[in-house]
Amino acid sequence: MSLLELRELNKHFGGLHVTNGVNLTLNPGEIHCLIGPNGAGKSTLFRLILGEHHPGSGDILFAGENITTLKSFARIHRGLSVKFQVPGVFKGLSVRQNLEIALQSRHRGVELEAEIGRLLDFLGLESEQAQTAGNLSHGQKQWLEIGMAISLKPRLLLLDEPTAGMSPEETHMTGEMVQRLNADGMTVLAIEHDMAFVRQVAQRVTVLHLGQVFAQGSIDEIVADERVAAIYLGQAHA
Ligand SMILES: Nc1ncnc2c1ncn2[C@@H]1O[C@H](COP(=O)(O)OP(=O)(O)OP(=O)(O)O)[C@@H](O)[C@H]1O
Repeated sequence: MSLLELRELNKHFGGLHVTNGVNLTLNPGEIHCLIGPNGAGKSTLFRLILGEHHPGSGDILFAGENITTLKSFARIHRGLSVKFQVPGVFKGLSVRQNLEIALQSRHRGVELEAEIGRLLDFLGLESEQAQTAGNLSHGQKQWLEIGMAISLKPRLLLLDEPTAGMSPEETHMTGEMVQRLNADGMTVLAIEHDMAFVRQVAQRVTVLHLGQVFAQGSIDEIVADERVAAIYLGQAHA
């Protein structure tokens, strides 16, 4: 069974048809990248999956259950998690306190401490744990937010441009984090413009264009597709 299935999903804002009959299936355990030109409707698709927007028509299935009308919190409860583009960390609080906030709905006491330790280690932020989040580097802020997004061990992690503004080294380290999460069983759907990252992690790639699935395949198939090059890859950070 697929973990996520979008069926004929449509969303329009007034006269603007932003999501136009999208069909997309994610297999459990895959890393799937969503690419496409600016304004193609990628972030809108994430907001539909999370339940921040509701589709005009179409269905969203998660682990076989139709979640189209569920509120966001109910989707999160079922194992969905999203890291949006703009870092949403609490800048005035320490790294440790940020992780504590993300974890405290499910963990207390010794268990909470152990989970914070596990995340600090995973993120490579142990020596920054007392640091105010606002003082972290851009890359570290993104990692802290990934840590918050994975704190409750979601089954599906959605990442909206996780490497935006990162150096090539930071981008590569982010790719390694995603691969480690995936090795532990997490399914990942990532919106990315950075083709080095896509090449590093993606098992399958979907190209979105004008709110529609324009192409799908392995990274090599997508790069070799002249139609994709014409609408997008010329502009991407290849
Ligand atoms: N709440 C909204 N109200 C009206 N229009 C919107 C809204 N959200 C998005 N749009 C429009 O929908 C289109 C798709 O936007 P979206 O952010 O989903 O694209 P994107 O593929 O994520 O682009 P980018 O790569 O630049 O992040 C854009 O034209 C945008 O202006």
